[in-house]
Amino acid sequence: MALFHVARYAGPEAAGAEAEADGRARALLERLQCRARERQRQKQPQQQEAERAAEAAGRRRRRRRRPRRPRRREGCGAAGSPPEPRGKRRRLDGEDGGAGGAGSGEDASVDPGGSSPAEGSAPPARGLPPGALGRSRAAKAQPFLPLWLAEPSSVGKSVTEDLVPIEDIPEVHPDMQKKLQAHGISSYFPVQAAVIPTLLESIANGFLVARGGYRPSDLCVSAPTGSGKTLAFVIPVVQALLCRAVCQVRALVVLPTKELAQQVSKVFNIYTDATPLRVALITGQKSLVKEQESLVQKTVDGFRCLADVVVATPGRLVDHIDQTPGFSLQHLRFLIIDEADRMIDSMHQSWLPRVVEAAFPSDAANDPFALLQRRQLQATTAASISCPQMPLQKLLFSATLTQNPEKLQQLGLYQPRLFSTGLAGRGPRDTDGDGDGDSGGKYTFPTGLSHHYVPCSLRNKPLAILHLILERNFSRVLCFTNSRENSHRLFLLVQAFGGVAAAEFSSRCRPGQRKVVLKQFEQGKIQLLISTDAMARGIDVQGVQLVINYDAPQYLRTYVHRVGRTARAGRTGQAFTLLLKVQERRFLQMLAEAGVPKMARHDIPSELLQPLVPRYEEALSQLEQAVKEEQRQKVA
Ligand SMILES: Nc1ncnc2c1ncn2[C@@H]1O[C@H](COP(=O)(O)OP(=O)(O)OP(=O)(O)O)[C@@H](O)[C@H]1O
Repeated sequence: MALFHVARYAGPEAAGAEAEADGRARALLERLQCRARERQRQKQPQQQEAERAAEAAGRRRRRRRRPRRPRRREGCGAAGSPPEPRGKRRRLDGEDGGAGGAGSGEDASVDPGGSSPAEGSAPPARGLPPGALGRSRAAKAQPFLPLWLAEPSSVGKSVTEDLVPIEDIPEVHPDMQKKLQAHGISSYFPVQAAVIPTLLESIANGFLVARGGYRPSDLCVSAPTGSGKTLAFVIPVVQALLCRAVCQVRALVVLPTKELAQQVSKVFNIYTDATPLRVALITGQKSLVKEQESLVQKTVDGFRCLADVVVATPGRLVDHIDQTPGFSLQHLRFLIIDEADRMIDSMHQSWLPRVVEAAFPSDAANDPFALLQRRQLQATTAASISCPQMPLQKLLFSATLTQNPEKLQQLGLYQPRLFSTGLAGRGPRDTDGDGDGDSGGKYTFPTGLSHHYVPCSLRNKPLAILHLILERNFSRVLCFTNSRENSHRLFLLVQAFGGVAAAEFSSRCRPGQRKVVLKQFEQGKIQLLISTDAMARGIDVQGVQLVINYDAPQYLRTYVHRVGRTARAGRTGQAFTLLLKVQERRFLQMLAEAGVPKMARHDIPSELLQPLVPRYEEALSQLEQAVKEEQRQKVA
C-alpha cells in the first residue's frame, strides 16, 4: 500500500467517468441549495420579528442608562465626585487595529448614529449563503483602563517651580525637617510633596495597624528622572519606623543594580543617622557570610535581627531568604520597588513570590497567640477585619512606570493609587511586547534638558564624540553604547587618541572596579565615562552636563533613563544622540510620538572634524592591534 497518494494525469477513459461524476455532484449541490433557500424563506419572517424586538429592547436599555452616564473626565478634579465606573472606562488604543480587516471589530462596535457601541451579539446576518446562517460575529472584547490608572493624582512636573517649603508639611517630624535642612533641602519637590503626606497618613495610627484598621493602599509613582523620588519614600519610611520597639526587617527596598542599591542605602543611612534604626545592604558586593552578619545575630535562644531597613538586589535577596538562618520578613511593613518597570521585567526570577511567601508564612496565620495576624490579600469583610492585620504596603517608583494593567497585575497591588506627572490614561499603549517598547506621550522629561541629534556616518561616530567633548570642554560626560563590546572598543579608541580622561563602565568590569570608576567620575577625575545601560537607570552623579547616545537607544524607555542622568534636581543639561542615516526617521518619529520637546539637529561640518583625522587614523590602527592582542589572550 502506498503511503502517499500520487496524482497522475488522467487518461481518456478516466476523463469520461470523471465528467459523469461531476454532473451528479452538480445536481446534488443544486438540490441542496434549493432546499436551503426554501428553509431560509420560511425562517425570515420569524427572524425579522426577533430582530425588531431586540432593537426595541436595546433602545429602551440605552434610554434608561443615558441619564446616569457621566460626561467623560468632566469634573474629574471635583472633590467628592462619586465614582462613575462606566464613564471612566477607556478603550485601549491600538489594541484592536485590523483584527478582522475592513468592516470587522471596530465597525461592529460603532453605532452609526453616534450612540454607544453595540453590546452583546451583532444583529443576525441577512442574505448570507447557506451554512453561514446563525454564525453571528463574536463581539470584540473592549479593554478598559482601571479607574486608578485612568485618573491618577497629578504631580507637578517642574522641580524649580512647583516647590513646597518644608514647613508646609508639618506631618514630617521636626527632627527629619532639621536633617533635610542640614542636607541643603529647604523645599520639597512636587513628587515628595504629593507622596510624603499620603504615606504619613497611612501610618497615622502607627505602622503596625493601618488607619481605622483598614489596609492602606499600595502606591505607584511615576515622575521624571532626577525629580527626587528616593526621598519621597525614604522620609516617610524612616519616620514610620522611628517608633519601633524591636528591631525587625520592616522595610525592604528592591532595586535592579548593585550601584543603585548602594546609592539608595546611602540615602537611608543619612536619614537614619543618630537614630536606633539600622540599614543593611545586600547586593553580593560582599560575601554571603559578611552580609549575613549584617542581617542576623545568633543568640542563645534563636536569632536577633540587626536590620530595620534592607536594601537589596533581587537575586541576592532570594539567596538570603533561602540560606540565611533567622532572616525573617514576617514583620515587613513596606516593600519598595524602585525602577519598578525594570523590576517587573525581572519577575521571571520569581523574587516577588518569594518575598510575599516569606512575609506571609502559612503557619503565622494559624498562630492563635500572634498579636497581629498576617494574612494574604483577601476580600474585606467583617470577619477579616475583626483581628488587627499588619499590612504590607507596596510602593512602586519609576520615571517610566508601566501603566499596562496586565503587567501591574503581576505585583498583586491592593487598591492602588497612582501619582503621575504624565498624561492620564495613556498607559495601555504601553503594550511593550519585549519589555521595553513603550509608546509615548506619557513620560515627562526634566524641564532643564535640551535634546539634540547629530546626523553622522558609522566611520565618523567616534570622531563626532571627540569633537563634542574637545570643543565644549565638559568636565563630566556620560556616553552610552548598546553593548559592552562597543563600550570597550570606544574606550580603547578614545584612550589611544589621548587628551581625554576616559573610563568604561559595564559588566566587563568587576563590581569593585565599577565602584572605583563611579567614585572617580563623581570626583571629576574622569571626564568621559563610556557605559552600557548598566548606568542608565537611577544613578545620581552630580554635575553630569552632557549625555551622548553613541548608539541610539532602541526604546523610548531607555532614552528617558539615559538622558535623565543629566538635568537632575532642576539643573540644566544636554543630550546628544548620534544617528546614522538609516536610523534617523524611525528614531525621530519615536521621540516625536513621545512628546519629546524640540529635538534640535546639530550638524558637525566635516571641516571641523578634519584636524582630528590624522590622530584618529593612528588611534584606529592602535585599536586594531589592541583588539587582536585581546583576542589572542582570550584564546590562550
Ligand atoms: N527637595 C529637594 N531639594 C533639592 N534637591 C533634592 C530634593 N530632593 C532630592 N534632591 C536631589 O535630587 C537628586 C535626584 O534625586 P533622586 O535620585 O531621588 O531622583 P529620582 O527621581 O529617583 O531619579 P531617577 O528616576 O533617575 O532615579 C539627588 O541628588 C537628590 O539629592
